[in-house]
Amino acid sequence: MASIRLSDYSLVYPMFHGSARSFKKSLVRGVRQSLSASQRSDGVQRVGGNIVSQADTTMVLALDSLTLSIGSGERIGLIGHNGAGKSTLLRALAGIYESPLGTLAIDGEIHALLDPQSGMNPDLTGRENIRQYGQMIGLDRKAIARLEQDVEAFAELGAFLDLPVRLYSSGMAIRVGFGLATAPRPEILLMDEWFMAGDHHFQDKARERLTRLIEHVRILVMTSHSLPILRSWCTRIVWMKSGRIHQDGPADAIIDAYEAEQGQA
Ligand SMILES: Nc1ncnc2c1ncn2[C@@H]1O[C@H](COP(=O)(O)OP(=O)(O)OP(=O)(O)O)[C@@H](O)[C@H]1O
Repeated sequence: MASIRLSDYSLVYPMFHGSARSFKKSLVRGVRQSLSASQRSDGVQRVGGNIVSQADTTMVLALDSLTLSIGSGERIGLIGHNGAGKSTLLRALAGIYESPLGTLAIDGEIHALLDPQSGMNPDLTGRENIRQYGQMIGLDRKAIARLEQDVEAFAELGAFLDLPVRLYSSGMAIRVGFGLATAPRPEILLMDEWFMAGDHHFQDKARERLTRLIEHVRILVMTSHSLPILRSWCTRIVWMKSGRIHQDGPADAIIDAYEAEQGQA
């Protein structure tokens, strides 16, 4: 069974100046001490939003004491205003960022769709990139040939597929990157909202491909500013504010509350 568990998990963006290292140690020591108090005994204080300071050093507390449990069958949408911590949480789950503050336990094979062009070698052709990717994820020759056909049909680049990726427009590179990234069938899928990039025709194809992929995964965690997409794809919404979980519950109820708050603003 796939699962994700976060307990009292926090993440600060490091700034290597001043006393940042000892500041981080203070946060580790005092992670269970509430930062909502105006000032802690070690001098760590919240300046405003998710910005915290100690003496002359200021840092961003991007994730602040998150406790969250996600099980098989759940499709989670992360919502919140810019800077709420959605992308940081996805990157922490993907293992890109690590933090000593609190615990993060993941059971199941993870695949992250974060950047459509990550892992693409611009000096290789699109086709060479596809083959290289197939080898990297351990496919045999037949499976690599199937992957090549699949991505070629999806990307619709014609003769460009045999030219170096550095000659592609950004939309063309996204098509190949997207086709590749959505080929594996992981247990846990993490998805940032870049998948809406590209032209209109591509968006429809991309959504269709993603819908098929999502049907295969046990857990989905995604971010999007598109509430209709979150309503149709997610079973549960985690609404974040300044690095914290503000509300967590069934998709329609939380999105209704979010929309109501936006209407008031
Ligand atoms: N590389 C970084 N270095 C320092 N601070 C960062 C970095 N990346 C993000 N932050 C800060 O961390 C906080 C959370 O950012 P994050 O990108 O996770 O938010 P988000 O909810 O995904 O926002 P958006 O909807 O705009 O993408 C913000 O205050 C942001 O300024």
